[in-house]
Amino acid sequence: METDSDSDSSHISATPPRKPSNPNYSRLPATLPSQKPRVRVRARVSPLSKPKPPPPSKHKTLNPKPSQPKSPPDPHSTVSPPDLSTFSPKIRRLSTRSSAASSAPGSIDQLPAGYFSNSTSFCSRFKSRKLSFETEQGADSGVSVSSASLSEIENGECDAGPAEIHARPDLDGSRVGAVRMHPNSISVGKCVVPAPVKRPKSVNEGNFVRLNINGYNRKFSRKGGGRNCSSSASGRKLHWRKKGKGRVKNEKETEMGSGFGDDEGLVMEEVQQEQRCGSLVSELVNQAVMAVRDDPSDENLKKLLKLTHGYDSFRKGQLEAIKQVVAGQSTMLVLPTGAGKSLCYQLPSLILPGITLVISPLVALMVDQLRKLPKMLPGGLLCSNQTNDEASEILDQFCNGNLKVLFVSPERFLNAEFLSKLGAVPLISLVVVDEAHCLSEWSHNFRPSYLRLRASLLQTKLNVACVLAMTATATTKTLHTILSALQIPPANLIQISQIRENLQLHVTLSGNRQVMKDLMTLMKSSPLVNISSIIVYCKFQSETDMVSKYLCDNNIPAKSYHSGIYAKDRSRIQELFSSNKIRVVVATVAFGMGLDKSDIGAVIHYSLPESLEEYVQETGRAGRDGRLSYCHLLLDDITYFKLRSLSYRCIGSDGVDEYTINKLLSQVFDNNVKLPGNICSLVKESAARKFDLKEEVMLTVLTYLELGEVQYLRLLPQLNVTCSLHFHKTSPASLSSKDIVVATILKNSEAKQGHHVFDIPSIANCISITTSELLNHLQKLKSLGEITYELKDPAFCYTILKKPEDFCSLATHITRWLSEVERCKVRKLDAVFSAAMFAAKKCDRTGGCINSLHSSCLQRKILDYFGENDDASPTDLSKMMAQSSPFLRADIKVFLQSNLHVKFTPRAVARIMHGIPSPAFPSAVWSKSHFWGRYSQVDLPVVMEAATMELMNFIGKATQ
Ligand SMILES: Nc1ncnc2c1ncn2[C@@H]1O[C@H](COP(=O)(O)OP(=O)(O)OP(=O)(O)O)[C@@H](O)[C@H]1O
Repeated sequence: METDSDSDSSHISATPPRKPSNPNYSRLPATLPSQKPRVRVRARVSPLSKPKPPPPSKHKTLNPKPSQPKSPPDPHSTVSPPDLSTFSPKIRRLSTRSSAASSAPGSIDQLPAGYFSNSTSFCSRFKSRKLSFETEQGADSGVSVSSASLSEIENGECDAGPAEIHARPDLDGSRVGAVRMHPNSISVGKCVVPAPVKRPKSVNEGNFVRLNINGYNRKFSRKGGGRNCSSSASGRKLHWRKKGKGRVKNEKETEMGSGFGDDEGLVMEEVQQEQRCGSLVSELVNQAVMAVRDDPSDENLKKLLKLTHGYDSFRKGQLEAIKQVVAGQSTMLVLPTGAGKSLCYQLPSLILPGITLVISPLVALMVDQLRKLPKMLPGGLLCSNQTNDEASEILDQFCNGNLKVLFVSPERFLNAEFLSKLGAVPLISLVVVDEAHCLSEWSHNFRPSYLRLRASLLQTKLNVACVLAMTATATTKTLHTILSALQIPPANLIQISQIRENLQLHVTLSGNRQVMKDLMTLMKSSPLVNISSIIVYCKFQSETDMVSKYLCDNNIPAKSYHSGIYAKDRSRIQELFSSNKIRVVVATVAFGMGLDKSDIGAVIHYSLPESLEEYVQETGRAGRDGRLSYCHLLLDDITYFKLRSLSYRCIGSDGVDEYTINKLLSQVFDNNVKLPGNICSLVKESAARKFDLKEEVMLTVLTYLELGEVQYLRLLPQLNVTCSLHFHKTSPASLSSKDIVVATILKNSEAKQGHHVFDIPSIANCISITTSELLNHLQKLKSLGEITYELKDPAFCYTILKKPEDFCSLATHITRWLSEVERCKVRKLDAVFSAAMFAAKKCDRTGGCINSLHSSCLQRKILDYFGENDDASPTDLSKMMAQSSPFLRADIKVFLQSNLHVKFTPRAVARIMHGIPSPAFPSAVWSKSHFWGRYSQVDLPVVMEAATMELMNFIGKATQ
């Protein structure tokens, strides 16, 4: 997470002109990055049998031989993309008579009737052949993630066809033709061009990235790629089965045609066909892009939309946002969930000459967005989970101009190495900050790394002038922070109501411990009993398991989903839910990120969401298809009390105190060791225990020290800092004589049972190199067989720029800030509880509210909250919680007396009284105490105050 690199400032200005036509465009790459997917198809075929020319077509429909302006490429030679440099002037000429473009050579009208519709069936037929292909070829390299479920793959049930009937009306009431587009398909008029049938592995392979998430080496592709991958997976499965069962093999072979050569010929022919089709579409898109560059009129943008995404019209807010961004104006876009925010950067990415960077907080979101990129937008993904090799492969593609869109996590984005590489990229036209509310500490989902995203950084380091910030939920206060951090003029805010009209909002006040029964009643009655896709949101992992079991026991099959479940199983559940093979998912907030299932008919909140933002986000998963959908909130006091206690740890600060922050600062700036410029580290686990702080709080404090008014330090990438090394080939002494790193390690480490244990930053400091240089060197020695080593102890790393003069006042300042952020979280919980309580109890049942249906009053409350005042007026319960209990101090006294051997801080006592575990006081030990959670219905600060008084009494007596 470094920010020290300077970019070379020779970038071409990223800001497109406000006037429609820009002479600069003609000098910039005028066309889109081309795709070369089919090159690989051939490359994978050729080792199996000698390439031969395609046989005469047996399937007329597959070989319509349209009158092409150019002869089709030879599938047996390396297929080069259309020559874009020579192509662009032609496009420009065509675009000047834009309306005549349809009759221009290469236009859609010149394709024979049925060309595209024939192509529609191409995928499925290719797919069946591809199965036999892969069967013969053996397994594909790399593990693929597919959009088909594992069981589908295993059972060979994978959906083959790209096109299916789309009977539902769209969100805005329009229909996307009669055919639902395959996500990787491009629709031109009523015709559908299929997605690429085979995804190559070349650098130009489009939206395909290699990730190493949680130790799994996977490939993620866009949706279409996923499907293709799934077929390859089933192909592999088939292959294994065949090997084991000869008879099956023969049967399958008969089914698919006996001669492999014939298949190959047909496939080649189909590939050629698809290539012609693809290059024609890419020509048309290029023309449309040029037309928009010349004149970004509504009409031209609509044409481009139709060509690239197949949609007939823009949804509310999309056109405005796209026009602003294309004109180079930084924009803040607030659209409801599922309203189509992605399109607002996808189209500008096509139109703008340079690269688009999308900063996104979650890998799941990035993967999903990458999958959904239209195929003419090659994309890549960079996140912290990738290995260095994987990341540099993507970076190389990016720097070589092979990618048009790059998704990146904020941590990666702010890494010095990445920033310096970005500095070398000729042109970054647009930076998109997705889920921009994470940037504000006043949002429901503050992310410390987002704090570091500032317009100044984007301008100085990357020369990017245009930023598009997007969110579905932001209060006025949050919006102000985003606008000012990214220097977006308030006039450029586009905001559409944050709740969709097609959602029916219900609140049911659940009696004491009746929530489960109320849920059952709801699930078994109309209309939910007839709904085929339902999410039930719970707060805790254990709750999801319990609720799903209860539902299953009552003949409602349901699956539990939370981050404690293996990633493989999670994605299986998501896939089965998406393909309507699971009806009910009981989940924590972890479910739904990156889930774009349009026909979810109901969202039930078994537990109260922590904020109205969260409520809007989660209910927004329902009814994305525009159909009437149901959102039920089951409300009970007990959950509210529990969540209120926990809100004090939303940012993990748990009523953090000055004393602890002071101690943390002393360690961070430890006078003896930490010289300015040196690489320092703070080992997460031991520091968390020592200071009784969660990792997030420490990171928030470190981020504050980097980004506050004074820059005290600079954060570096997090590392495992303790290295245990073993020498193998050469003796340590002789290796050290020719290797300074080894010599330094020997000098600064102790050998235990043949292992040299040392601290990575200390060795790097000794020889004045960076930690990555040191790690690269160790890796080199390892590959030479000289050493093996293991790394442990994840740590925050940083260099000190300036030591604070007064630790106490800095600690006070930081503590106040953290406490204010914490209070904001509590107010958010109060706001959602108060709105729900109002609906359930006090709503005057006018304006549409009746029984438990509270759409109209809840919508009003939500809009008020987002629009004007996100501070809720205190609820009766919150007023009650602010009062102390007459027994509180007496109980604290007894507690302290019965734990004389333990050192407590007021915060530690308060947390035990609230039943909140912490690194130094885990629930495994402390929940056995009689006092655990006894005062969760009294505000934590009130308990802390009482604990402070009692502790002072206690210490006073002890010292007498
Ligand atoms: N103009 C349009 N016409 C029809 N469908 C559209 C249009 N724009 C977007 N969509 C579709 O709407 C769905 C939701 O789009 P998208 O994922 O971009 O929403 P979002 O606003 O980013 O949602 P979230 O906030 O949940 O991330 C997608 O399936 C997308 O293809």
